[in-house]
Amino acid sequence: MTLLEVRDLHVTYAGGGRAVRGVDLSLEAGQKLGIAGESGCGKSTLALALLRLLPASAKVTGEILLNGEDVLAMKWGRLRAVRWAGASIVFQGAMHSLNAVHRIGDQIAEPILLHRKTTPDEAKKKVAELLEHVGLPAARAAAYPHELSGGQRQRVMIAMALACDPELIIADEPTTALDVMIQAQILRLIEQLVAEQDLGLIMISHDLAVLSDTCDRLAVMYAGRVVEEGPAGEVYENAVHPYGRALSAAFPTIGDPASRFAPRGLPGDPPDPAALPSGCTFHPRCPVALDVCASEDQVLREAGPGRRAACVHVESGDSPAQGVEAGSKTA
Ligand SMILES: Nc1ncnc2c1ncn2[C@@H]1O[C@H](COP(=O)(O)OP(=O)(O)OP(=O)(O)O)[C@@H](O)[C@H]1O
Repeated sequence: MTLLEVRDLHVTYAGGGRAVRGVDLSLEAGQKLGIAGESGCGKSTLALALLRLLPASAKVTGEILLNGEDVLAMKWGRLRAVRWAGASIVFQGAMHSLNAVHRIGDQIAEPILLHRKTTPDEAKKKVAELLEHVGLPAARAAAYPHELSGGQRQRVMIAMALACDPELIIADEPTTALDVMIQAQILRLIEQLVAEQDLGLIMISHDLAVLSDTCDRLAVMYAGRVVEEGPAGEVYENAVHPYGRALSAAFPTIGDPASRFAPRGLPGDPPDPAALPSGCTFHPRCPVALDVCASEDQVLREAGPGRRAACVHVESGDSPAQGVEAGSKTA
């Protein structure tokens, strides 16, 4: 069953920044989709748009169907019910997302009291269960956010996200602010909870290695668009879009010491969404760009079974991969 279907989603900020440009995504119940891309590619804007959490300065068009119901067309009351109970978000940087002056137990209880017909005592019991579920002692409910470590705070965020039994969790860089050991623990926790409860997961990260380890499918975003998508392992190991190749080369394979010597980095930055380059927006940074790339936009097209990519080379049968690895520029 299709849990989430996003069709032709556009988000434009006041001032003309086209942060999301025609994104189509589909997620089956229980499926895990990773969204990768450098900072500024529109990942967070996309995540926030899914639950209509963007500021009023953002104009959103398209369709976001959650269990067949269009989130963009929902009345306020229905939207409130869908947030937390239908889908919930784990944000990056738990310290900023938690309220410093309230005990964490009260913060986890808040959505439960708001969305479930429940008494304060029942909510308290649920909070204790949730804390234990994410690996924290129930007694930590009395703690304030500053009394917890970064990893513990992120566990609290995950407990909150699970509080109303959603079908979909959207995790936006859930481990970015944490050290490597704790990152791995939090990722394992998310994987375990998602598997146990058969939840859909959209995980956002700039780190393709982390996403390929956790997710079934990967979508690579550049300048507000998905430029490549397919089965997670295949996109990570053998991306066909030059941007996907560069991203996967930039991060070592988890647990593979040899991969530390893989080529790193990509010169330049993603473009300003208010001043996008002509043609394929990646062409100014692309090591295998052709003349035509400066004038001709590329759309996603079939790039093998279950795979799509938006690159002129996909159609011509060239392998962008070789150019990226060699750092060569074909004109
Ligand atoms: N409230 C806003 N008003 C105007 N522009 C914004 C706003 N929020 C984000 N943007 C712009 O939209 C573009 C996409 O930002 P977004 O945060 O979605 O990217 P991202 O890929 O999630 O990056 P990061 O990983 O740094 O969060 C950026 O150029 C950003 O400056």
